[in-house]
Amino acid sequence: CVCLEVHGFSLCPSVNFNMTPPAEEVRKRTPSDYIFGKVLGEGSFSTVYLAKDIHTNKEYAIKVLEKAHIIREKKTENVMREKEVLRILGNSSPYFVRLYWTFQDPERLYFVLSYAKNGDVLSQLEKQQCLSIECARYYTSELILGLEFLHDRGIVHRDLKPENLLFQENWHLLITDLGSAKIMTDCDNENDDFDKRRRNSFVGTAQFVSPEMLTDTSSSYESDLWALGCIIYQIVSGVMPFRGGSEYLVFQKILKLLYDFPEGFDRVAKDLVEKLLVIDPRQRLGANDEKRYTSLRDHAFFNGQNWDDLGPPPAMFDT
Ligand SMILES: Nc1ncnc2c1ncn2[C@@H]1O[C@H](COP(=O)(O)OP(=O)(O)OP(=O)(O)O)[C@@H](O)[C@H]1O
Ligand SMILES: O=C(O)[C@@H]1CCC(=O)N(CCc2ccc(Cl)cc2)[C@H]1c1ccccc1Cl
Repeated sequence: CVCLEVHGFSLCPSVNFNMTPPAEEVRKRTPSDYIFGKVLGEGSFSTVYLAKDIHTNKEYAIKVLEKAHIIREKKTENVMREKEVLRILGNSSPYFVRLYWTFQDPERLYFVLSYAKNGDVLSQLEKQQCLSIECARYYTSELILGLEFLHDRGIVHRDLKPENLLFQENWHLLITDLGSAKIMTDCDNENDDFDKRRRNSFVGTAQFVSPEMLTDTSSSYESDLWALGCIIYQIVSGVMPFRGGSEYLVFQKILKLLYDFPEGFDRVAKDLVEKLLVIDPRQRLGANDEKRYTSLRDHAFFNGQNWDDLGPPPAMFDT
């Protein structure tokens, strides 16, 4: 047939002009549409399974939450927020886990997510102590691109840590666990006050929580920049900057900025970490960027980086 290429669509008499995707991709899913495989991991309120769609044979990570447990732990709002945040993110960023479907049965909620086949950054760090400086630079760059995308949409992650950074099959980063995320609103200050009165415990994970989230339970984009500093420190050195026998001791070290760098810590990475682990959120590198995050991109640690095309992930293992 003689096909006419118009804007990438071939107008060809024998071609079906019906633009709706194939029925199988669109039809509402239920648990019986999947074969559930191994447990990929457990969360406080969830179990994540590897699952295969019986119609398309595609693999997904299905996060299953017990309703009774969510209600008992008063986490309904977190669940609804995670879904809302994943809906806002849609599939428009390569660096965030994608939510394909949600469904429920009387006892459980199901989130069908993109499957990160190569585990999480924490597991890699446990296998090889720390990442090479090339890997650290590459994955910090992907994380910054992800944060630019997230923050530009008014969302703060609030629980960034190596175990929430996953590796896709192609070894690109996948940021997950948006259950603690906060959607910033214009009148956020009132919300913050409301949050402060309402919430007496911090959000996030002790070793990565920022000072402001501890002192006045406020959190904003700069809280993620603090966590970024902690993550860079950990992927370069293999250990967390703020460590202690109890959460209380960790909090004291964070509030007093009590940390140091191990011998041999990359000098340029050290400078970047020092510019992020700053008590005053407004003084953190990137906090005052006109356009996010030019001052991070311009740091010497990323010298030579092509931010429009980071290229393929560097070999994770020394070959
Ligand atoms: N999309 C995914 N692909 C592959 N593995 C995943 C995926 N999502 C989660 N996992 C694995 O499942 C584990 C549990 O994830 P989940 O998000 O349910 O809990 P969590 O948020 O990590 O824990 P918590 O609720 O305590 O913060 C993760 O630590 C990770 O190892
Ligand atoms: O927001 C949605 O898409 C629907 C709306 C209708 C609905 O009933 N739910 C479940 C709401 C819910 C949340 C927590 C518990 Cl413990 C029980 C029900 C929501 C839901 C369904 C499936 C999976 C997740 C969610 Cl939040």
